[in-house]
Amino acid sequence: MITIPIKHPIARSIQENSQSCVMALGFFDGVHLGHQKIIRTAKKIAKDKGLKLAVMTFAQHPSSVIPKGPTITNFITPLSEKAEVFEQLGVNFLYVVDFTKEVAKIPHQQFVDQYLCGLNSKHVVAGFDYKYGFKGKGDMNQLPIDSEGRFGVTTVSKFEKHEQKVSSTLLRSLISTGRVEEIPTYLGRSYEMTGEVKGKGSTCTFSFDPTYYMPSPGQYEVTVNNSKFHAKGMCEFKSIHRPGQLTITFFDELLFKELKDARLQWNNFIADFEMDALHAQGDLRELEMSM
Ligand SMILES: Cc1cc2nc3c(=O)[nH]c(=O)nc-3n(C[C@H](O)[C@H](O)[C@H](O)COP(=O)(O)O)c2cc1C
Ligand SMILES: Nc1ncnc2c1ncn2[C@@H]1O[C@H](COP(=O)(O)OP(=O)(O)OP(=O)(O)O)[C@@H](O)[C@H]1O
Repeated sequence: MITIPIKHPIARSIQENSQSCVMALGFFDGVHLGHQKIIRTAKKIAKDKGLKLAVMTFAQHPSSVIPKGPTITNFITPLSEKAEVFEQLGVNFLYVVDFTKEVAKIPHQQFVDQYLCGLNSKHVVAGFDYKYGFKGKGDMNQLPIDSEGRFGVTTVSKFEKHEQKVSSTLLRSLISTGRVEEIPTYLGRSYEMTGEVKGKGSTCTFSFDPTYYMPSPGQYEVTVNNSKFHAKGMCEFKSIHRPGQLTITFFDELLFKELKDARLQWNNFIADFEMDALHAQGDLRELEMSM
């Protein structure tokens, strides 16, 4: 897979070197089962038409530029992680647009002309709720109009589990409330972070990209593995913590000193000592009040 960063205004050289493709559109944080439906749909169309498969995403979440709702600055899959999953799904080109205030102001027709037709899109695939262009005025009803017959459009219907849309928002709410054991139902895999393990014996430090989306404070059962290693342990995540660092206590003594390209898998939430402590204080205070 080739990753092509794009800054607005899009360089003519990037447009001239682009290959005919099927383009899948979205931010794709997590590349969850709903996202995978988009990319698999686009991949099948690319195969049928003998075209390359491309994904267009953004370097920053649109919410960090568009002043509405919560600002998302931490991710289930930071860009490098997202790119790995795209590669596994058979994506040939990954366009990463720097989502600035200027990009947010691009009118929907201009976005189609410069970023879709400009990058040789012969077919565009997005989900039922995809929005594009200034004020999100472009949607999947507008896209065929804006295409002016220059590319085909496929709108993917909503992918649901337990009667709700599988979404990055849903995944964030599960992670932030410690319900990590429910993640595989919607993500198709456990919530994982890539990083490096250092230490000897049973207690080690796991260092990782601090932009990963963190779970609620508490004690978790985790698994750490890489191509040659696999071990289970406990990890206590505290609300006051050093960004990008966790302490893991493995169930067995380990002989290695350092493990690169390690993957930390969040398996189960065990206990929330901070909240338990809070509850305990609360119970104590109630007891004192009642005396
Ligand atoms: C080039 C471009 C410009 C955009 N500009 C805006 C915008 O000005 N306001 C907006 O709400 N969404 C805009 N969007 C759509 C956002 O990417 C996002 O889909 C939208 O904010 C809805 O977010 P949601 O998926 O959380 O509903 C733009 C998208 C693109 C590709
Ligand atoms: N459950 C789903 N079913 C079908 N399409 C989806 C689903 N979730 C996202 N998509 C599509 O995938 C692409 C990526 O969308 P986006 O990155 O906004 O995902 P999201 O899960 O909706 O994120 P968020 O919850 O943060 O809004 C878009 O084309 C969107 O329409």
